[in-house]
Amino acid sequence: MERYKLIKEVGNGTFGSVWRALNKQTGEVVAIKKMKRKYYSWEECINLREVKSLRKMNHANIVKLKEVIRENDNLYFVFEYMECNLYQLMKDRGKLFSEAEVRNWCFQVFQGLSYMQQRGYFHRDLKPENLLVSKHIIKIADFGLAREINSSPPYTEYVSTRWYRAPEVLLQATTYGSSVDMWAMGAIMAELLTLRPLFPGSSETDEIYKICSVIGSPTEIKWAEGLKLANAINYQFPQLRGVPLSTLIPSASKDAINLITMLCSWDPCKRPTALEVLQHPFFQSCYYVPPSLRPKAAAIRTPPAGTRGSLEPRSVKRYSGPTTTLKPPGALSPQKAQSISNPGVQRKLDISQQDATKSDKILRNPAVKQPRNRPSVRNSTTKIHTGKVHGLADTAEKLANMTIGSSKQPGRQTMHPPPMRAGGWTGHSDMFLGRPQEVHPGRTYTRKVA
Ligand SMILES: Nc1ncnc2c1ncn2[C@@H]1O[C@H](COP(=O)(O)OP(=O)(O)OP(=O)(O)O)[C@@H](O)[C@H]1O
Repeated sequence: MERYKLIKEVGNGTFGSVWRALNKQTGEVVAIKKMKRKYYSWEECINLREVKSLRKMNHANIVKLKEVIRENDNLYFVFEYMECNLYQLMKDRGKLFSEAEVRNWCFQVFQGLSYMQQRGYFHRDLKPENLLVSKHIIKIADFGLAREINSSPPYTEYVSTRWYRAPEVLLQATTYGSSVDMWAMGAIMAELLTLRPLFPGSSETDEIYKICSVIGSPTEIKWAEGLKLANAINYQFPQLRGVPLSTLIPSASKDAINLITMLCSWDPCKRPTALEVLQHPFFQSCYYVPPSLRPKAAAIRTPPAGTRGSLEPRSVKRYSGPTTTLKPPGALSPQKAQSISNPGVQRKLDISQQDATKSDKILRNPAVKQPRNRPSVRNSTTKIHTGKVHGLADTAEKLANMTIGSSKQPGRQTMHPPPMRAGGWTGHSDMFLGRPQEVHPGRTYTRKVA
């Protein structure tokens, strides 16, 4: 760790604190996540999901794990540095994002997810805080909960952030899949369009209530399996009709509403895969523009962080405390400390890129023409343990520098819809339900409360 100079803490999550740091040898700015618990052997570290899953990922929209260091029984992950997370962007935003901006971000995230899904992984804890943004590029981070799709259920130790948690997980299904990420993306997309969480449940029960109040309670036809799950835990759905999403997200286009509706389907089988989403009409206008061909005025600007929006409910609180589960505590799989070996010895993990580069295609809307000069990441292999980034990372960087444009408004600045009325969250489900314990705009949202 002496090769790095820690500059500033930029995040503090359940499992670790994240620091902006400088690689003293190369001058590169990186993010270093120091895990909260101790690791007494190297074997313990390499079995971590974050290591196992991230080392296999090499995609422009997945945050790059550069190095893993164990020193004095502390474990550090060295990541590429990203400027901010999506939640920070929303929090500091005074007016709505344009749909083009939302489309741009979501298109990239779905590409990352599609890449993951094709490699047999799903994330399980997608939320705005785990989507990191630098300039026009957005990347999926925090693979602490990532799962292999064909790993054996039951997934008893499941945790994730409540507001983005899929109903099957809320109902304690022990078998679920990458469609939980699709649910989360529906909620995130809606939040990006309104700057308000779509399902801000204050407890797990309230979370289901909020979902029912927005998309309507499930029926035998909509989700027979869900009714069985509810039955199994003696849960009775409230009987609510829901509201048209277009009234909750008045600024959204029909395509956006249609996509969110599909993503937030009760039945996980009815949610599209990431690859299917990329082919949805909402993304029809998305295409890659290599930097050399990019018209300046068409670039979609990532809004600057730092200026607090006058319309933001000041009391909105988003907690980053421990994530929760309905499971009894006994169901949690305890992490066992293993034998102590080589304490104090710094070790690094070779991040092999070979798995990731075998078929490293960027997934895109097939209806869209692909630029001929898109760099290929095939057959490139690198080891990053020295801190030097060779061929593959260069290519990844080139990919990362690509932007996604909207063909609808070439050469024009993006237009912003009128700002939301102050305090006038027209579409909040609580407005319709008026339940006493529910949270209204301007009141405190409790995020991730156990
Ligand atoms: N590569 C990065 N570059 C910049 N900031 C980062 C990076 N990785 C993480 N962060 C910041 O640190 C925060 C926490 O990181 P992360 O989600 O990985 O930690 P965690 O302990 O797993 O958190 P959680 O409670 O969400 O599980 C992120 O929301 C983000 O703001």
